[in-house]
Amino acid sequence: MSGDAAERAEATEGARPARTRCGLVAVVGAPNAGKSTLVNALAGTKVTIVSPKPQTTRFRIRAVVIRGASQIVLVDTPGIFRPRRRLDRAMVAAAWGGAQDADLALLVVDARAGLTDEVRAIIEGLRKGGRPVWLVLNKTDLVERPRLLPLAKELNELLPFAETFMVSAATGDGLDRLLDRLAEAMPEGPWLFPEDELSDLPERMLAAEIVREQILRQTHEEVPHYATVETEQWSEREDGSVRIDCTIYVARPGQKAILIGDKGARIKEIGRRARLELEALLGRRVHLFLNVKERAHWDEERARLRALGLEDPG
Ligand SMILES: Nc1nc2c(ncn2[C@@H]2O[C@H](COP(=O)(O)OP(=O)(O)OP(=O)(O)O)[C@@H](O)[C@H]2O)c(=O)[nH]1
Repeated sequence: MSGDAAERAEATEGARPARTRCGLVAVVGAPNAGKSTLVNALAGTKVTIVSPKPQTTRFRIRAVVIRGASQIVLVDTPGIFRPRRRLDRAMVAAAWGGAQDADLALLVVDARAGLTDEVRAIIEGLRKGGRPVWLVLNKTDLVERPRLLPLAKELNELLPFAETFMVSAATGDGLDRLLDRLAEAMPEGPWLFPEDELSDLPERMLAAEIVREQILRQTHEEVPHYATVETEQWSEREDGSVRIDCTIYVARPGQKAILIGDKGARIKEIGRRARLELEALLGRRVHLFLNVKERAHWDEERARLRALGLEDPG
């Protein structure tokens, strides 16, 4: 272990490390490059956030990895590929925007498939972004060593990658070094996700996203743009059901009134439909409690959420 790594390991023991780092890492690559396998291998567990409507967010958070004092938020940018219709093209633009908002992007390339047209197209998109991009040549277990360097060189000629890694997401080869470098590269700042929320983060985010989806469907005024949803509490009940408390934050009293509706009719309907959808997805009974609040310091919060892609840039 290098001195640096030893220091970081020590920093995680006991109290929270003094100088934390946190950043967003967009994982991009052609279909089948091994992005999901890589994310799961980096996270060490299967943390896949099922998003029924990926186009409502610019990012989909796939995993939150803690390495020493760093929190690495791995996101993917849904819908980068195969734009068929105009709407899809708009989504693609947003997806690229997502890659640009991240602190850095990992381009995952299947080393066996090599430089395909799809890879070229993605590199084009990334080049315009101007964000640092690291190359991750994956599936090295399937390729003879001597083929790897020429491929890395060829790709680096198209876009000079800040760093190049050769890994196998399947065997774990090379992943420690990648994680160490990611941890070092994260900007200094507070962790976005407190440690005690991490275990059920996927479910919490799913619940918030489904409630937000219902707000979008059921209000036509300016409310959706200004509303964000957070899952405050997730508690398992003995009978196998789950109680979920979500807070909907709005910017102004007028928006609160619209959301609540006449005698609470609208918020009830939002809650009812969101609950049905959650029950279907989770396969269990759900007690969903919605709370609408105005939030001070709104702009700061919005900036944070927008950075995460949890809110439309409105
Ligand atoms: N041998 C080998 N197979 C791998 C490796 N990484 C991924 N795979 C396999 O490659 C296939 C595609 O992997 P995924 O992780 O689903 O790829 P993806 O990029 O997320 O694919 P999309 O969801 O289609 O974008 C799967 O069958 C994986 O098991 C690797 O390092 N070595």
